[in-house]
Amino acid sequence: MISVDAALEQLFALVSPVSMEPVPIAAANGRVLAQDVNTSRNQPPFAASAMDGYAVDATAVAAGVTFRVIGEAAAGHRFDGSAGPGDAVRIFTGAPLPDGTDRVVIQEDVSRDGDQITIHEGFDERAYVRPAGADFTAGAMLGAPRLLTPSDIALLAAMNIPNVPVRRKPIIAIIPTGDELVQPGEAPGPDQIIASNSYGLAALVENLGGTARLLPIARDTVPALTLAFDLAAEADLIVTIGGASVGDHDLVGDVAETLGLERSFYKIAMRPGKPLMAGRMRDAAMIGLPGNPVSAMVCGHVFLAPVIRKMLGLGAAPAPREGHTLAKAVGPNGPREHYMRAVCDTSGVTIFDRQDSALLSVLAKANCLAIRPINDPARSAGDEIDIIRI
Ligand SMILES: Nc1nc2c(c(=O)[nH]1)N[C@H]1C(S)=C(S)[C@@H](COP(=O)(O)OP(=O)(O)OC[C@H]3O[C@@H](n4cnc5c(N)ncnc54)[C@H](O)[C@@H]3O)O[C@H]1N2
Ligand code: MOO
Repeated sequence: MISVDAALEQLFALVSPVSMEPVPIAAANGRVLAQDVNTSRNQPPFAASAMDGYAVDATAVAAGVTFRVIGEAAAGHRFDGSAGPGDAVRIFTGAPLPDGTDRVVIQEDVSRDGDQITIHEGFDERAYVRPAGADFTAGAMLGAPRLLTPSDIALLAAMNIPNVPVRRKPIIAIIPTGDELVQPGEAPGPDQIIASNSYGLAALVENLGGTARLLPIARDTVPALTLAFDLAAEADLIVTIGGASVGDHDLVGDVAETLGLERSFYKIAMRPGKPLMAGRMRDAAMIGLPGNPVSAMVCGHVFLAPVIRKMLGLGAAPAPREGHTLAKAVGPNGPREHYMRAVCDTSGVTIFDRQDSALLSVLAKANCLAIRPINDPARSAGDEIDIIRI
């Protein structure tokens, strides 16, 4: 058995960042920027009004002063002329500031009579002008790698980047295995259950920015598993679920090796997740997850997520940990690093009493995994503990 850290290092060695592709900006949210992008624009491209009001020469502004309104500037429609001393231009938010003006008196601070405006006592002193290039100037850059957020998308659009260079989505084939499984919606036989973690893992893959290719359930036979691996041929990463342990029907490792798996490791000092295996297989990386629903999902967070992030060019780093305090005491840990289902809130970390790796209802209540080091002694409320958010 190897440690979780050693397993992660070996997993990182199995994958490389996938290639780049340009996507329309409308499809770039959640994708990973693969190359620095630069803008050739200034934003705003001109000094612009920040309010609705009157553009004037700042030096002439004082309470009781009167200006003559000589025209209008609206967003998208500049005032063509030039304002002289005593002139004001009616202006709206986003309009270019007319020549001869350098501040805006908001309309709440003037009285208007025909083409005359008079500034009130106690008027707002602010200039309400956004200088040219106040947001960004030509040459400004958004640096890669970067997981693009809605804010980034708005910035890229303002920079006039219609097509964004991103990493293509890695294709992750997911192969559920087991004679006992049927798909959700099917009628299970008396000894059957519904395939669940395959759907959970597919959802996790999609959340991480991959494309999940959920393959049909492979029965516990050599031909069925061989066919499943053939169906996964185009994938960047093949993930099997179940059949990884030592039972007579646990055939995944044997079949994968017959088909060319070069195994990196098998079994890790982790709970849940002990019978994890991984290697290179044909042109893809392969990860064999344990079948227990929670084991597979925990391995998804601890191993699959960092591996997919590396494939997306986001670097090779473990799932980020946060230090918190325990809200409730826990007993000692055994010889495997334990990733315990827990809730982290303002009162601290509360680890659930029931930790069996078959309990999806407990996993669904958890918002984090609390990590117990190997042979960690019993801990009291108030002690420090690391968590991974899930
Ligand atoms: N004698 C030993 N037995 C077991 C050991 C061991 O070391 N010695 N390890 C245990 C541990 S730890 C785990 S974890 C499981 C993993 O076994 P497998 O990876 O071979 O998984 P299966 O036997 O195929 O399934 C286990 C369990 O999970 C259910 N399952 C499988 N796939 C799905 C799915 N897609 N959706 C929902 N549920 C699924 C399956 O029905 C079983 O109940 O082995 C222990 N045994
Ligand atoms: O370690 Mo297994 O992965 O107990 O569920």
